[in-house]
Amino acid sequence: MNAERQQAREEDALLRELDTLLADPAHAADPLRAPLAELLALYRQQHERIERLVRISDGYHGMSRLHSDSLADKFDRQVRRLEKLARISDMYQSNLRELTEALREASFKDPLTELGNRRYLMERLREEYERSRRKELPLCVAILDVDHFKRINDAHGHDVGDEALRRVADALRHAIRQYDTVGRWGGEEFLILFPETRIDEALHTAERVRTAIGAIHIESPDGGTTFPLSASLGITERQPDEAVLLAVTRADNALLAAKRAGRDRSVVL
Ligand SMILES: Nc1nc2c(ncn2[C@@H]2O[C@H](COP(=O)(O)OP(=O)(O)OP(=O)(O)O)[C@@H](O)[C@H]2O)c(=O)[nH]1
Repeated sequence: MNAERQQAREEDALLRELDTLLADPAHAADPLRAPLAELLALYRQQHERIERLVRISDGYHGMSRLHSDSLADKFDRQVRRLEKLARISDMYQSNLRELTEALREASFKDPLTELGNRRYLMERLREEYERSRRKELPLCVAILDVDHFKRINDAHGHDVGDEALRRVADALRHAIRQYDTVGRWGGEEFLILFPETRIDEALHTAERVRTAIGAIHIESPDGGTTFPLSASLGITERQPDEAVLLAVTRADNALLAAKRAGRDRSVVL
């Protein structure tokens, strides 16, 4: 770079010296003066042309660099936009999955007691029925109904009735065995499924459930008094080759018998 600059300086100095010599009247008659002046003019024209070409070439390079820079920028922007879209799409999909799962859960859950609802119980009944049939295992069903529940609502209000149902659900959750299933069958009725269980064992658990419900005391809204709860249960074992809904109907009949016999008891049919 320095050598180039030095050469340019020397060239300038030589040209200036030539100009001075050509302008000097002392050399006006020199026969070399005219061809030298012409050579100098030609050189300058040539030089100017080269400079112009270099300027055009530089401009072209600059432009193409600018163009390729802006293409790279565009590409980067596009990649960033696509990454963002992919992130949003991932987030959207995982939200959708969570929402679907939450909806599925909600569609199987009773909001008041947070136990499985009738739809959930129907599904479990079908599954357990299939399993017990395939593996020739026993299966028992119990239906529990809170006694005189209408009176609770009438005497203390619907909110207290709701609280009573929640407390019954808690007692049920704790009193059944790990592999039993309980859910809200409807209103003040609950259904318990006892897989791989004979009737004696199911009755034993049902009695434990009944005792747990008997131990519940609900506070009346005036705050001063409490009142107890009781429940009746109808229990049955699925017979060989019997559809599970027939067993449910028999459990219902057993429950009716328990009510008729005075409530607060378990009846096996
Ligand atoms: N608070 C409240 N009450 C409910 C709910 N679902 C049903 N009930 C009430 O439960 C009561 C059930 O009354 P009945 O079927 O006459 O039975 P019962 O009073 O329990 O009498 P027995 O079953 O014969 O002992 C009705 O008054 C329903 O309105 C609920 O989610 N919350």
